[in-house]
Amino acid sequence: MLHTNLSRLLASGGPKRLISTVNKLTTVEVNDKTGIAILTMNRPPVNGLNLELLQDLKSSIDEIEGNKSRGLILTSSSPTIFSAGLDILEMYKPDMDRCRAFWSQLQETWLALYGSSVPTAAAINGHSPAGGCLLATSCEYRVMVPKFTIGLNETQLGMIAPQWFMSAFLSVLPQREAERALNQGRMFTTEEALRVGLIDETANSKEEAIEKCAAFIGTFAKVNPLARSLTKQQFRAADLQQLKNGRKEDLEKFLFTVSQPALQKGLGIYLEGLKKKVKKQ
Ligand SMILES: CCCCC/C=C\C/C=C\CC/C=C/CC(=O)SCCNC(=O)CCNC(=O)[C@H](O)C(C)(C)COP(=O)(O)OP(=O)(O)OC[C@H]1O[C@@H](n2cnc3c(N)ncnc32)[C@H](O)[C@@H]1OP(=O)(O)O
Repeated sequence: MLHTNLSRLLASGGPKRLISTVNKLTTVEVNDKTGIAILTMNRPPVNGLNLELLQDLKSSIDEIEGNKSRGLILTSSSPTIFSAGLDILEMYKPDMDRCRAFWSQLQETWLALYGSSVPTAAAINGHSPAGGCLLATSCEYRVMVPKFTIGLNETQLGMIAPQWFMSAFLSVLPQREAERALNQGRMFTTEEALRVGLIDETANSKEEAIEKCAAFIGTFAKVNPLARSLTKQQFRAADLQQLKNGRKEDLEKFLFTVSQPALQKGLGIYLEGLKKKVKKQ
């Protein structure tokens, strides 16, 4: 049971080597024995995906691709939030040049994660709405800790998830389930997500989630790495190509959407609601 041993070693806190200290908002730790890299998002308070976090994620993914890691586990340093999705402040009253760079970087980072040649898994140790769910569904396996929520809630914000958000969601859920959830902007509890297949397993802690992700990655230990990665890429090629072909158009649609006064009004109200919630507690 090679993969069980791998996951035990990783979870035991065994020999770990911090190989990246360059990025401010992400860290990469590669376990020397297992060769599995843990990529941690660290942008308090909620890992809102702003331009800089997206840049750091992309550079960490590149680093993991380049250092011949056996797999990538994506997780968060927050005890309650995996990622709150896109940083709404990047879209609310935006500077249009920065907004352009932000969306282009989101596209770039998604292409790198969804198209990654190494096995990928998400240890979802907190809430994971919208862009957070996009990251999780772009991985090949998901393990989630109880009492959190995950889903694509864009319609609740008066927004439309782009086609490639849907592609990642559809790589996990059947069309009927995915369509209903997106139309509703539904957030699933951990238990509901397991029931519909949005996540693969639950775990009682972040450590256990990482252990289960490592066990998943360990299932490839005896599979030819090139055959595995080319097979994965064939499955994902059409989704990746669709965005690559339509990147410019997708960017223009996004910029048009965020410049609509009705959308700006809605985002303002949504942000206000988030802040009021803080004051009530
Ligand atoms: C056919 C044509 C098709 C065209 C398509 C083309 C383009 C499409 C256009 C647009 C697509 C846009 C896609 C968007 C995807 C997204 O990801 S949008 C973001 C969605 N995220 C959310 O809705 C999450 C909101 N947050 C929460 O629900 C909660 O914060 C939480 C994550 C559950 C955590 O709760 P908790 O109680 O722990 O924390 P607080 O709520 O107190 O938050 C702390 C602090 O953080 C701020 N904050 C939270 N989330 C965000 C965020 N996403 N962005 C920015 N800021 C956020 C919150 O306001 C608090 O701030 P403070 O009061 O200043 O401390």
